[in-house]
Amino acid sequence: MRELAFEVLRAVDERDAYANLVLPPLLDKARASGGFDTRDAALATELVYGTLRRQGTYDAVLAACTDRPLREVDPPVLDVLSLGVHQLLGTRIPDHAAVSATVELARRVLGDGRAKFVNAVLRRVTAHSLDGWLERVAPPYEEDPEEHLGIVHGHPRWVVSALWDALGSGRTELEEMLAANNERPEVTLVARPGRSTTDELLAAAEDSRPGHWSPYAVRMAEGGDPGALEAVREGRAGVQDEGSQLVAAALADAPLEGPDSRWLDGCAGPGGKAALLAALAARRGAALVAAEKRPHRARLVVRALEGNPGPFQVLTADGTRPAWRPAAFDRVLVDVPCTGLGALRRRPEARWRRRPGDLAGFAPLQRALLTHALRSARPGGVVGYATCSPHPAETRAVVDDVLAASGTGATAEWIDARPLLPGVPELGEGPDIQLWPHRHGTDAMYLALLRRTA
Ligand SMILES: C[S@@+](CC[C@H](N)C(=O)[O-])C[C@H]1O[C@@H](n2cnc3c(N)ncnc32)[C@H](O)[C@@H]1O
Repeated sequence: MRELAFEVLRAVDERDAYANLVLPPLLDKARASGGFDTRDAALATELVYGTLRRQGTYDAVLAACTDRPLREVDPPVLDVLSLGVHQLLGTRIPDHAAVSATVELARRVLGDGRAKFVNAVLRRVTAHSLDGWLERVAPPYEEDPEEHLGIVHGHPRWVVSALWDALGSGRTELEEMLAANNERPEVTLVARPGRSTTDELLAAAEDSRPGHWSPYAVRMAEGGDPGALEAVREGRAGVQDEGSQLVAAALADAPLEGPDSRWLDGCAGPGGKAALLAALAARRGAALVAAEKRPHRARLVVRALEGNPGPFQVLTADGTRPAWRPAAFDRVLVDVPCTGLGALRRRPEARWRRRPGDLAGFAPLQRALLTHALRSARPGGVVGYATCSPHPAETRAVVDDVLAASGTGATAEWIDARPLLPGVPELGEGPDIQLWPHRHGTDAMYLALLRRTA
């Protein structure tokens, strides 16, 4: 299973693969070839995710245990070393077992010479616990708070800084949030209304529990396999974070006068929110148009909407050059491309791949998509602007700019989104809402609701 974890780390490193996409098929293959049980799968997953999340911390430890700069260590050797450090400092695997299993892995995948190097370095790592190393490799908080927290919680310094800006809190809550980014999220199911019920999912998924906030959510027990559930296989239910469910439900429930029969999801791929919106639209006799620019993601939307009981259409279309008439829709969602800083717990390598410039990089597209969303709604219609980033540059600043801009061809006013997430506490001062992993157990989804006025 360590070899499998190594294979995933190499794919992430060499071809910028996503661990959450590469790992599952490898686990399936290992299960199919036998001798690989649920515990092995859980350990392999933990090794991959834990190693990737804490890459910066482990690099700092390794830099202190090698006599050459880390950039001169071959990447495959560094991957084996990081796997070893994670076992030593981030799991309960006894030191001798962690070292010998990692050296054995090194022998198989790197050869005897480099295995000796791995052995020597890992023995140095065993000199201290994680806390002992952090005291040695992280600067004191008082000297450099962001660098300190970055190394202690395994986040790049600029990400600590960006999340701190977004949260606007003191040290304690910031640390709770950074720690939440390092926890594996529970697998949450959505019972698509009219197609499945939470009761059906609760009965089918052993030890599952109702969601915290969304009326459509069921939380699976640790190790539960969504693919084993008939409702999921048939597309009547799906896997979806509660934050995403709340965003779709709030848009669907926003007060609206006049017709309510044409809904648009303008950034639909891969189709999670579109599937929930389409099911909610069907119950109300409305039709959903789901648009997505990238053809392969549009195909995923087609799959996600298959079997939806009401009318829908999937378009491969650029939301900034709409393929539909202006003012054609009563409700519009744009869940825009963003840095994903609010979903770091889901994509363990993402925090190390993003660059500070990305925050500003998405801004023109985000503004254009929101502008066109407003033009696509009829006067009186509702527009939801969502991101899975909590950073003000991608959230409130975009909405404020678009509302203030002249020449957009559409004016709009805020709708208070908070009452549309009933029972959910600590959503912010409104009228928009911000969810947080450490407060709500969801991704850090942002939602602004607007009504087109003219
Ligand atoms: C954050 S994701 C949407 C997630 C989706 N709402 C869900 O819940 O599954 C943003 C999507 O917008 C798409 N996109 C990017 N630029 C676009 C554009 N100009 N027009 C339409 N879609 C675009 C991306 O390909 C991506 O699939």
